[in-house]
Amino acid sequence: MSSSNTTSPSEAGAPDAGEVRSFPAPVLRLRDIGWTVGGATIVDSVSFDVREGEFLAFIGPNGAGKTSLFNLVSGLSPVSRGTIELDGHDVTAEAAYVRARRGLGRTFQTSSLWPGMTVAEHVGLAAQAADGTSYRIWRRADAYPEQVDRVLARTQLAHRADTCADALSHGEKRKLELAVLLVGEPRLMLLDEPMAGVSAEEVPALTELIRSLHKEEGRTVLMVEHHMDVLLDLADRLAVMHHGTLLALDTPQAVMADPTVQQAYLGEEL
Ligand SMILES: Nc1ncnc2c1ncn2[C@@H]1O[C@H](COP(=O)(O)OP(=O)(O)OP(=O)(O)O)[C@@H](O)[C@H]1O
Repeated sequence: MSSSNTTSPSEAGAPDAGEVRSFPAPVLRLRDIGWTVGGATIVDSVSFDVREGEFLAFIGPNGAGKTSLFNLVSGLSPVSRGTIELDGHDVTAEAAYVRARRGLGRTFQTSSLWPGMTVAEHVGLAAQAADGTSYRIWRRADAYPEQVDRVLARTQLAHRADTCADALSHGEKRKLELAVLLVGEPRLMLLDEPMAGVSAEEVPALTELIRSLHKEEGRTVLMVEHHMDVLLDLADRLAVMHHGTLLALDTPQAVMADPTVQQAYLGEEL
């Protein structure tokens, strides 16, 4: 990933006074992003940069526009205005699959698994799709055993390789969605509520997996999540969405102390 450009310290964060630091170019840059559908503005004038290796978490009340923003960034919905850059390339008009080839991967809030397909078959199919040979009918989805083994070991699902998705626990289903995502080796991962539906006992293991994908493998992560304890544990910065706008974007501690943010939740526990 290119890191030849630099972002000024005042833009990028809060280094100590007088400290000379260079920052990598933003992996992702949003400028004045908006999405209007059926006359309703769902996402309104959102701008921010994400640096390589950063973990940026999104919170906000239901319907605030978090998933819609992820749809715009990943290319599932076209923006109504504004620009999106990935690694310095303007991808605003690019389709989702082109952004995926540039290293952007995402998971969805609701399960995207096939109930009757095994864990290994899911990953094999993802490997086939990532290989770009899915149109070759002689190249079978079980033709990627090493890739499947590697990804299943990485997501602690090797012992469930032959289990159908509908027999998995919620936590295992979320891990399988991450496994499918990891086949494409995304450098920028958009995770939409990866803890949704997961039992309290399974949250710590899933949290550790996401932490290692970020910390050990250096992937940049954007994550929507309602589990505040998980976010405070993982996030470098916290973004608050409210009525489609970016209400706050700062360190988790600063955001939690922000009276405007407190008011937006109107007494809801953050
Ligand atoms: N395709 C669409 N057409 C019209 N309205 C939409 C569409 N997609 C989303 N919306 C509306 O946009 C608003 C924001 O939805 P979105 O799913 O982005 O919110 P969210 O912050 O992710 O909420 P949650 O935390 O509940 O998942 C909601 O009022 C939703 O009904």
